[in-house]
Amino acid sequence: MATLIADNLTYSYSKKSKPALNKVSVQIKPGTLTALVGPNGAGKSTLLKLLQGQNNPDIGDITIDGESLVRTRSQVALMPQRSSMNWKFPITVEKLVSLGQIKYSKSKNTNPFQIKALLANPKSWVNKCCELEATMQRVGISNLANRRLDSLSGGQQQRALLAKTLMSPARILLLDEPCAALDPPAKDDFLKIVRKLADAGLALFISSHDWGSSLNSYDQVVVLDKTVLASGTPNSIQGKLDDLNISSL
Ligand SMILES: Nc1ncnc2c1ncn2[C@@H]1O[C@H](COP(=O)(O)OP(=O)(O)OP(=O)(O)O)[C@@H](O)[C@H]1O
Repeated sequence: MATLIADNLTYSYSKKSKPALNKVSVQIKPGTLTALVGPNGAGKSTLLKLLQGQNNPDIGDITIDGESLVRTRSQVALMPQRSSMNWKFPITVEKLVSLGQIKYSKSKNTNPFQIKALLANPKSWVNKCCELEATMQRVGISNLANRRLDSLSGGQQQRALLAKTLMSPARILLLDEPCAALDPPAKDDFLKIVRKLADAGLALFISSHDWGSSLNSYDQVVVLDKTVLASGTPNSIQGKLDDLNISSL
């Protein structure tokens, strides 16, 4: 069922710098939505990169169902921040989503001919019948299939990026600030979609700056500031938030 356990992770970007993460432990279970909150520079993106295997912890272990992440990495997908994408790239939504089938372990290993062939015929690589359409339907963007990326609203871009992530076989999804700069209705729509994905058995770990009532949309909350300051259900966390006095969230 794919439960990810990160145990006692410590990580520094260089030998001279202070650890960006210090003794961080988290559990990500199937069928759950977990929020990862913390101030700017708390290490949220760094933790997501470790959990996806892009960077290795200096100390600590990451396992999925007891197996090292090295052997189970295909079960985890990281959706980057929307702001890291070039939304002016001249392709359609369908083509962007279809690119999610390519395994980007390291960009230097990605075969440019594969990408070209896929962009020429997005459906050609889909193994299961209608998977591309089904995935776009799952996040409510079927009607946008032929739209160019630069014509999308922020909420539509975010759903397109989620659909691309869902094209991988991963069962554990790490989403880096998917609700940043979304207006409240778009944020609500997005949270409803991820809830459905969790109800279908996926494990979602979602970083956020949102400290307000939307935390109640999650099953678990992890409060990070280089180390885990608190974790638990939204209700149990609310009581601790005042004590923590993290004003910059
Ligand atoms: N590539 C890098 N090289 C060196 N230091 C880095 C690098 N990326 C992040 N850091 C540092 O690591 C710390 C944690 O950064 P990180 O981006 O993980 O925090 P964050 O919680 O995601 O922040 P934000 O909410 O502002 O996106 C910060 O002090 C940051 O300056």
